[in-house]
Amino acid sequence: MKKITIQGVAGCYHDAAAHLYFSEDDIQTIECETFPAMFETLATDASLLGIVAIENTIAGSLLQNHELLRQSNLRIIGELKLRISHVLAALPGQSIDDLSEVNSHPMALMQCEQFLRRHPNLKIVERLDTAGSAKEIATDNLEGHAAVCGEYAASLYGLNILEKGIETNKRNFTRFLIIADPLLASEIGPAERDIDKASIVFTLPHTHGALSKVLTILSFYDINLSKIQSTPIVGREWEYRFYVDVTFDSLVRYHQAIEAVRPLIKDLKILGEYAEAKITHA
Ligand SMILES: O=C(O)C(=O)C[C@]1(C(=O)O)C=C[C@@H](O)C=C1
Repeated sequence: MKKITIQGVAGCYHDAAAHLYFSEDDIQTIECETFPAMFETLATDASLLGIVAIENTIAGSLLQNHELLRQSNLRIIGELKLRISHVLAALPGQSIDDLSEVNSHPMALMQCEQFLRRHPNLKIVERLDTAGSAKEIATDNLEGHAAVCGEYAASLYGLNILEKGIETNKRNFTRFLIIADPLLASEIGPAERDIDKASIVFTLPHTHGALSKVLTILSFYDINLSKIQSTPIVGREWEYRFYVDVTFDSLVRYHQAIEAVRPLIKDLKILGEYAEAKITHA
């Protein structure tokens, strides 16, 4: 039985992602209230796996999770891309005109910004997760509240769906990373022949063209840059860390590229080498 830490309660998108990624396995989810709590839980037990949202196609990157991952000792062993479709759900018998407040995870609220702007009477109040908001409304019988959550969460907690597909754009996808302690990662992580993607993080000296030189070397080795995200380095104003995802056909060329850029970069950390998700789950 695999134990997977998730952020959120049953019916949240992390729960769905865990069951999809490990669809062939017998799994038990360990629910954590926040992302930092999830990383703390993972640090206490090396036999646990984790699944963590890293970016969304509407709301952008979860910057906090980039930093939590870098500061942890964990490795990425895989990824999952999931279509996210939100509903507005409330207690049975309530209509949209009865509502005064909407609750959800901040990322979910951001993904529904246009819908929420069309309903200015709804006070936006952030909660820990989407399904948790639905659960709270049901358990505490919160009239006047609606949750932004998945259709499954609404039915799980007995809420009525007032509107479906309220995300700003139908092309709403979240990418999740599957993370594990290094020892466990080496046991159950991808076989070398399946590795075609890596996530790395580094800093650069403040010199002319420093980033451009790194990118040129990656391109010379036929390494495709699939994502670049910078985050501020706390305490060193206007200096940044670069989180880079790369994809490649040859693991040997990737290793050569890493060795070639090493002298040009500082504080290099390889967050994980894994198989790119080839499909996006609906
Ligand atoms: O609240 C949830 O249901 C979550 O799983 C969190 C989360 C996120 O962290 O981005 C997961 C996927 C969606 O992008 C919306 C919310």
